[in-house]
Amino acid sequence: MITTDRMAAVDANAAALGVPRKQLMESSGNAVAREVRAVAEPGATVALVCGRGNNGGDALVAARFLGGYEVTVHLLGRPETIRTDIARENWAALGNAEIPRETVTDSRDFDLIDSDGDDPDVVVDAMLGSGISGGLREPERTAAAAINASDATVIAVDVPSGIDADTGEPTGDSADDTAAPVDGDATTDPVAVDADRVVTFHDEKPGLAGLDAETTVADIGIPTAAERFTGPGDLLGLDRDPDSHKGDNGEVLVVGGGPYAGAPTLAALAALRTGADLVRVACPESVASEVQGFSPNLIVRALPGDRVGPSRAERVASLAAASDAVVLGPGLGDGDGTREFVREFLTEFEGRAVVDADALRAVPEVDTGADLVCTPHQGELVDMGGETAPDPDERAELVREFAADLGHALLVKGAVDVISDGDDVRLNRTGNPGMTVGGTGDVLAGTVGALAAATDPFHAAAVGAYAVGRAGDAAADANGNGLVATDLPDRLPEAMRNE
Ligand SMILES: NC(=O)C1=CN([C@@H]2O[C@H](COP(=O)(O)OP(=O)(O)OC[C@H]3O[C@@H](n4cnc5c(N)ncnc54)[C@H](O)[C@@H]3O)[C@@H](O)[C@H]2O)[C@H](O)CC1
Ligand SMILES: [K+]
Repeated sequence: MITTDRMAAVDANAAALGVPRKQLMESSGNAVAREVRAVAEPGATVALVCGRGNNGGDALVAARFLGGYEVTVHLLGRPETIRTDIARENWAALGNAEIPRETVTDSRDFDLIDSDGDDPDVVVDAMLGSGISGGLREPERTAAAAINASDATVIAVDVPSGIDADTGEPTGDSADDTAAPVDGDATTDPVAVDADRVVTFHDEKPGLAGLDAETTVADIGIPTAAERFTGPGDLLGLDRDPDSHKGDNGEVLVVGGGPYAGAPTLAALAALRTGADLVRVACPESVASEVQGFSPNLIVRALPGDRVGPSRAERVASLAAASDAVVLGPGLGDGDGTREFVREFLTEFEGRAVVDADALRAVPEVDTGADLVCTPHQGELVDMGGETAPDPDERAELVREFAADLGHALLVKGAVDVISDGDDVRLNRTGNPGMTVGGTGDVLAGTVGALAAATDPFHAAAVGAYAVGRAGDAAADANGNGLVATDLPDRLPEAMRNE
């Protein structure tokens, strides 16, 4: 089962692996044509009703695979307004191949009936797929009414036009659709195409099972690696709302420092460069001015003493309550009561936190209502009670099982990072051996912290690993194995661009 957003991510990851969308469209169109062949003999009349996006493009390809059928392609709108290059190229190919095609610019001209006054045997609904927003507009609305009124067998491409593939519900809200029923009566205003069959791609969609239509899932050649490995597609959907205000895009609290001042600072700077609006650092007063001295962009909250001990749990809890995500551990050390502090804090905390470094060992020891991402390297994983293995697939399964046991997401760092929430697993291949230098883990924790303020912990961990590895690869291009952790934060914005 795959959601529309995840499908878009996987699609972009496939392109990055060298399988571009036009190639996928060719497979999609082929699969649609196979479905037509399954319901009608050669010689049958087939009307392909195409929108101007890639859903329409799939049917433009299908028309080429339907030699022996009486095919008519109806494009809803002017060819110049076809929205993607790949769909436009397939439209042009039909013209060159003299496959009958017509354009519908006025909904009143839309007609499925042939010159003998007959309905086609098959209608392919390729008006709108995963790119739909809101209820059907014209001319799609009139076309949907005509499709629903015809006697043809209706095959929907990907999802019936007008239906949300994630929910199975019509995309229009009932207010502007006057709650019209989805049926074959042309006199009612249609909210969606009423399909007999659906050919969807790559995997089941959550909203299709509840429809009264037979669904086929076509393998369109998206490699498993596009789902298994992080890629640029994982960066999609993180755009911020243009109307957002200060604080809407994440307030992060970094809790660390004591024996070290650099580690919490690196985490905090990385969180800012990942896009958090406000980053506070709660650290012992012994290092507070040093941390502040590194950057005026940081808000430093000094805690009495030179270590964060259990007596600070209450103060940190109140700072954490005002934050969207906490990064717990960088530079905290493992003595003088810090472990007790972590245990006390996590026992009460119910928000989101990234737990790193010395704070990790406490996680299996506490019963917490918090939603955590733990970021151990393999040694720390073993210290937490987890297991590792040389074979990446075996390691991935061990990480998944341990995440399920813990009830928290894990990001286990290595040459290939393994990320799991106990259910899904992702592997991350970005990064390089130059990143074994001290401090890169702090950068990762801060990055994941900022992302966890905006998206779910598993996704935050996967994107964080990908982006920091990419920033590290750019830093290695510039500095080779002489790269240092401070090279990374400023490279994060570029690393997070989805291209
Ligand atoms: N890996 C894959 O997922 C593949 C999917 N394919 C097919 O591509 C479509 C999605 O294509 P996309 O271009 O993103 O969107 P649509 O064709 O669904 O819509 C495009 C267009 O329609 C306009 N629009 C939006 N809402 C409405 C509305 N309510 N009424 C009228 N018009 C509307 C808007 O302008 C959009 O830009 C997917 O479903 C698959 O069929 C690939 O071919 C193969 C890989
Ligand atoms: K469709």
